[in-house]
Amino acid sequence: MISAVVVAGGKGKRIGRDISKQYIKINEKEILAWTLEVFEKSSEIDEIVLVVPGDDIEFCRKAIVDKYRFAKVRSIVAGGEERQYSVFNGLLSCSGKTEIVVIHDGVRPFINEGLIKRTIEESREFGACAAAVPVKDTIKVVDDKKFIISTPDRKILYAVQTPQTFRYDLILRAHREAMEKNVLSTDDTALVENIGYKVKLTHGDYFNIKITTPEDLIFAEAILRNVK
Ligand SMILES: Nc1ccn([C@@H]2O[C@H](COP(=O)(O)OP(=O)(O)OP(=O)(O)O)[C@@H](O)[C@H]2O)c(=O)n1
Ligand SMILES: C[C@](O)(CO)[C@H](O)COP(=O)(O)O
Repeated sequence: MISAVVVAGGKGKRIGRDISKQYIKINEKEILAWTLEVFEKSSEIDEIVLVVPGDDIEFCRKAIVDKYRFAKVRSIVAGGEERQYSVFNGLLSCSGKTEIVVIHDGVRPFINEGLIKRTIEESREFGACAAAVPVKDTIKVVDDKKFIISTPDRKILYAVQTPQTFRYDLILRAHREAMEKNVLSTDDTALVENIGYKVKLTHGDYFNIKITTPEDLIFAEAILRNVK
């Protein structure tokens, strides 16, 4: 069985709006609803575990899950203070039959079914797989006063995205070990790396942006106009 854990338990501070960014509408549909729609339609996905802020559970049930008839959403659970804790809560709520879990940010609405499928196929082979794109800019490593320390070769640099897809037992172990050692990361592949396991990257999509800061809303509208 393949479960999707869609995390939307954040507050969206960097976007500076008075509502959490996952509920901002683009073309009259909430960002979170755009995201869930792709998982609902994907033939690969058997169930969706939706993680939202604890106070929003009833709102999300009515205004998102029931409204758009997302039948695959099996549970809506409360997130934690940090993304990592939200993912962990989602993992604990997956079906007892889950073999593969696809973890995705609720605020990456331009995911597509092909990308979900590709990460699943590679996770079956390698245990852990994440979508990623080659970085387009030259990246600098700097000190705390912003003087450059080094310029890594761009050829070996990738920007990681979600979906990040794992064998269920592996990602659960990685999260449990992180908890035991007080390790905190914004990224699930980092937790798997920390237990000494190799993660495969598969080609992501430059359109698969994470809505993070105000200008991303302008990009999102442009993507919807031109791609969706
Ligand atoms: N405690 C948290 C923090 C984040 N997320 C989710 O993780 C994804 C990526 O996180 P990010 O873009 O950082 O979202 P926020 O934490 O909401 O944003 P900010 O850091 O600007 O407050 C989002 O879908 C967000 O809702 C979550 O489920 N639980
Ligand atoms: C998981 C992630 O989306 C990969 O790009 C990212 O690490 C989330 O991080 P953020 O710090 O919460 O933006």
